[in-house]
Amino acid sequence: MSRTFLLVGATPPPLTSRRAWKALAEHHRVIGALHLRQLFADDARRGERLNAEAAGWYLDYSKNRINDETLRLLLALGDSSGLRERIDAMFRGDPVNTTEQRAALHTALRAPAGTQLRVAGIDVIAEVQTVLGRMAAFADALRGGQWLGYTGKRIRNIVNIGIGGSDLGPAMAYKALRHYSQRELHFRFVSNLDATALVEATRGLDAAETLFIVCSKTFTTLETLTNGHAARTWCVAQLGDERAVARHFAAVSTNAEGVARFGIAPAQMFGFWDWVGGRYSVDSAIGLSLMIAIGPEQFRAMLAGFHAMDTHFHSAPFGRNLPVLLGLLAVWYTNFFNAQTQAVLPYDQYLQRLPAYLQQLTMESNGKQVTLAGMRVNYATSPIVWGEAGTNGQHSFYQLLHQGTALVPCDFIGFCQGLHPQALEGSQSDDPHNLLMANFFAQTEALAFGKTAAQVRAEGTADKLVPHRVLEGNRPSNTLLAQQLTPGALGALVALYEHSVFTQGVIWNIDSFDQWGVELGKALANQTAAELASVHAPALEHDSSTNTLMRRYQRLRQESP
Ligand SMILES: O=P(O)(O)OC[C@H]1O[C@H](O)[C@H](O)[C@@H](O)[C@@H]1O
Repeated sequence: MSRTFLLVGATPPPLTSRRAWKALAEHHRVIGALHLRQLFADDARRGERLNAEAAGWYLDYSKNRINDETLRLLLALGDSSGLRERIDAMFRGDPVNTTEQRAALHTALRAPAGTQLRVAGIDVIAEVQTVLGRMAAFADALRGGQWLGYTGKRIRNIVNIGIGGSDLGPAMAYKALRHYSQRELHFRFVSNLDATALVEATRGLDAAETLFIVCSKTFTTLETLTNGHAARTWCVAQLGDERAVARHFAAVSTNAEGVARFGIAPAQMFGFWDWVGGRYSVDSAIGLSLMIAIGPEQFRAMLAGFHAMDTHFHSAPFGRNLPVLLGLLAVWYTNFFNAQTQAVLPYDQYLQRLPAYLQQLTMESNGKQVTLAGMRVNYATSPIVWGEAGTNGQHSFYQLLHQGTALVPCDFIGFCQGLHPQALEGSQSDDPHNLLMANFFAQTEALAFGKTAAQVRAEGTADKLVPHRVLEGNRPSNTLLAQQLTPGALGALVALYEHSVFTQGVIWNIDSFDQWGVELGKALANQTAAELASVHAPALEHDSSTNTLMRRYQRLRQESP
């Protein structure tokens, strides 16, 4: 496939008319009728065969409703989509984001110093390393107590203000790596436009000890600018001097002018580039608060984990390529089993925000309805991603996973070593991690194999209760296992999902790097905000529902509750 072919976003033959697609549809009729019990019974070594390993992560994909033929056909589908060429194009810095004519070069953010990569004549890696160096100096100064607030006090509180990719990445990764963080520093994350978020995050804080990091790629985002200005006012009111802003605010953005207009000096601005998508930005300067928490060395260890997975994705044969396998399996369930959702179930409390993070990564990337060439797709695209840290989910929604009517493919994510061998210091109980992981393994087994009516009866269950206690099984899952939750393991895990999402987007022939769908709501909100702020009741020209709701709102907000 020629480069021009890719740049103009021309497409391979329509997805559903390709040989591999048709063969998969045909094959689904056979495999869809088989039970995982059967697939395991037919191949005693299935669990030993259907796995792959990279960058410290072991993927067991044997509990999926596939056989060797399924894999062969899915890989053929990948080939027929030009997957290899598209991966190369992304790593090379081609404008794979065709609707915005931009590269998607997040892989450059974690490439080792000295790597050669020029885009439009610019040494991209050198620029990345320069910013990393500035971030490290700033982080070290804060961690070491050399960076002082306006009144000479040490900074003890860091408040990250940002939304979407400028919040979810740092907030998720900070929580994930809290074990490695400097505990004398306190971190808070403010994203929501609701004033409650900032009010609660700053409650009880001494402005003299507080640093705000305003994160926004565009520096035009309503939520972030509103919260940023409110924080600025709060800070100046407490410290009594506009000049305090210089010691209490930093910014992360691609928009130097916007940052300057806000009143943050270039010395406290950390830049990145338009080729970093918001949802792919946690390893850019957007991760500044994370770097302050865990230190530059651990941050670099996280980048090394990202890079290890990048290298694997770029070079490993597709049949052993973790992101490709995960991506192809997502396509298999979405398009051939009509699964509409996918659950992500990390068995680690520190990964509690991972499902929310993956929602943006997956759904903002692949929630698209037209192909690169602008044609309406005639197949389903992104699954709805949801989930919760184990074992909490087991006591709420797992009932549906086991016995509901929807097929929900699940990703189970776990670690061989917990970070807390004792629940509390001095406690004599067994390693609590074993109990957690016993549940982890038990759930994937129960989902796959279930419990037959004969087994239920053999337990002495009354006949009329038997149907209620049967678990059909045949519910697919992936198991992702690493030794321990380290910065490197987190980086590799995030990169795994980034590239799985890209793989899916390539198969669906959509632009995984734009997000036009969020624009209309923003534009309407601006118009509506002007109407709500108007003292005279303006003539409302929305639909009759919106008009009525707004009038009711206007009336009730003036009456005392
Ligand atoms: O970083 P910002 O420019 O403030 O953007 C924050 C977020 O808002 C937008 O609406 C996009 O949907 C997100 O992809 C982005 O991460």
